Amino acid sequence: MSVKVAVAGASGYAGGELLRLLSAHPEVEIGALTAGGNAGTALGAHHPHLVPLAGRILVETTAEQLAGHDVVFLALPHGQSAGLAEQLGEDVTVIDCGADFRLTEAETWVEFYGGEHAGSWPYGLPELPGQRDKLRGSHRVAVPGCYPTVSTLALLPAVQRGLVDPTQLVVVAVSGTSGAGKAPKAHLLGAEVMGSASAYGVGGVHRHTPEIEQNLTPYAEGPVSVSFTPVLVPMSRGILATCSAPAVEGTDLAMLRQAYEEAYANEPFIHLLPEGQWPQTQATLGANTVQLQVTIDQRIGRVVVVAAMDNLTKGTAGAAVQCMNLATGLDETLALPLVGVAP
Ligand SMILES: NC(=O)C1=CN([C@@H]2O[C@H](COP(=O)(O)OP(=O)(O)OC[C@H]3O[C@@H](n4cnc5c(N)ncnc54)[C@H](OP(=O)(O)O)[C@@H]3O)[C@@H](O)[C@H]2O)C=CC1
Ligand SMILES: CC(=O)N[C@@H](CCC(=O)OP(=O)(O)O)C(=O)O
Repeated sequence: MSVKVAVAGASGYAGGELLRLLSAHPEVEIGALTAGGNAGTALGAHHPHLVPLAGRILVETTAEQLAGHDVVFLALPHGQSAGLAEQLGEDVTVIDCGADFRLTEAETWVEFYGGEHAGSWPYGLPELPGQRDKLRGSHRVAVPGCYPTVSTLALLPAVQRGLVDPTQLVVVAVSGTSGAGKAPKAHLLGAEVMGSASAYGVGGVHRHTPEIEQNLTPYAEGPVSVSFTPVLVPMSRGILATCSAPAVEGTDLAMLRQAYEEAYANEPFIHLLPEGQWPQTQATLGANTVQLQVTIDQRIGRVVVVAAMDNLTKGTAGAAVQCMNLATGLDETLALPLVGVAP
C-alpha cells in the first residue's frame, strides 16, 4: 500500500518535522510540498537536514496543488485551514496541525481566538480513552496543540480515577522556542531569548487553557478547571510540564502509580519512568514519546506529575503521522521513533 501525501507549510517547523518522519515512512510517497511567500524556493534552503528532499521546489498553497493526494497535512498558521479543507474532497484525508478545528464550543473559540469558529474535527490524541476508534478511517483530524497534549496526558489518569480535585489543576510548562514557529517575532529575537526564561500568556489567557479543559472534562466526575502558565526557555525544542492538583483524601503514592501504570500499559508512546527518575526533555527529542513521573507532595497534599515531550514530534508532526496511520488503516506506530537524541 502506498499513501500519497502532500504537506502544506513545508518550509515551516512543523512541516519540516513532518517531512523528517514521512521520509522514513515505508508506506508513504511524498507529493506536493507547499509554502506561502517561499513558494518557488527549494526545500533544502529551509530544511538543510532533509537531504533526500532538498532539491524539491515548494509550490503555492492552493487546493489545486493539494488535490490528487490521499492525505494532505496542513501545517499552516491558524485560520488558513478551513478554506482549503472545504475545497478538498471528502475522500481526501486532511490532517490539520493548526488550531482551527480543535475546540468544540464556538463561544470558547471566539473568546480565545476571535473570529468565526470553523467547526470541530475528530481530535488527534489517540491516547484519550475511546478516541482511537474515532480516528480510524476518519477523513478529517485536528492535531492537538503541543501544551494540551503533554498536559492532558500528564493529568488524565489522576483525573479519571478521581485521585485529584479537577477544579484545581495547575500546569506550568517550559517550552523551546520552535513552539512559536519560524516567522520572526519580537519576543523571539536572539538577545531576548538567549540566557533568559520568560512567562507569557499568564492568568488564564493562553488559548491552550480551554483545550486542556475540554480534553479532561469527559473523564472527570465534575467540572474541570486549569490554571496554565507557559514559559519560554532558551532551547530549540522540547516541553517540560509540571502539573499538580490537590490530592483527594485517601490518595497515596501506590494508588497514583497504579493509575498511571494501568492507563498507559498498552500505549506505545507514553512512558511512566521508574520511581525516582524524573523526565528530561532531551530524552524525548525527535521521538514520538511522552515521559512521565508522578509523586505526592505530602507536605501540602498535592499530586505532582512531571512530563517531557518534543513539541515538534509528539507535540505536532509525530501526532499527525500517528493519526494518518490510524486514519488510513496502517500500523499506528509506523515511522514513529521511540528513540530520542541525546546528549
Ligand atoms: N511549532 C510547534 O511546536 C507547533 C505548531 N503547531 C501548528 O502547526 C502550524 C504550523 O506551525 P509552525 O510550523 O510552527 O509555523 P511556521 O511559522 O514555522 O511555518 C508556517 C508555514 O506556513 C506557511 N505559510 C505562512 N503563511 C501562509 C499563507 N498565508 N499561505 C500559505 N502558507 C503560509 C509558511 O510558508 P513560508 O515559509 O512561505 O512563509 C510555512 O511553511 C500552526 O498552525 C501551528 O499552530 C501545532 C503544535 C505545535
Ligand atoms: C513556545 C510557543 O510559543 N508555543 C506556542 C504553542 C505551540 C502550539 O502548540 O501551537 P498551536 O496551538 O499554535 O498549534 C504558543 O504558546 O503559542
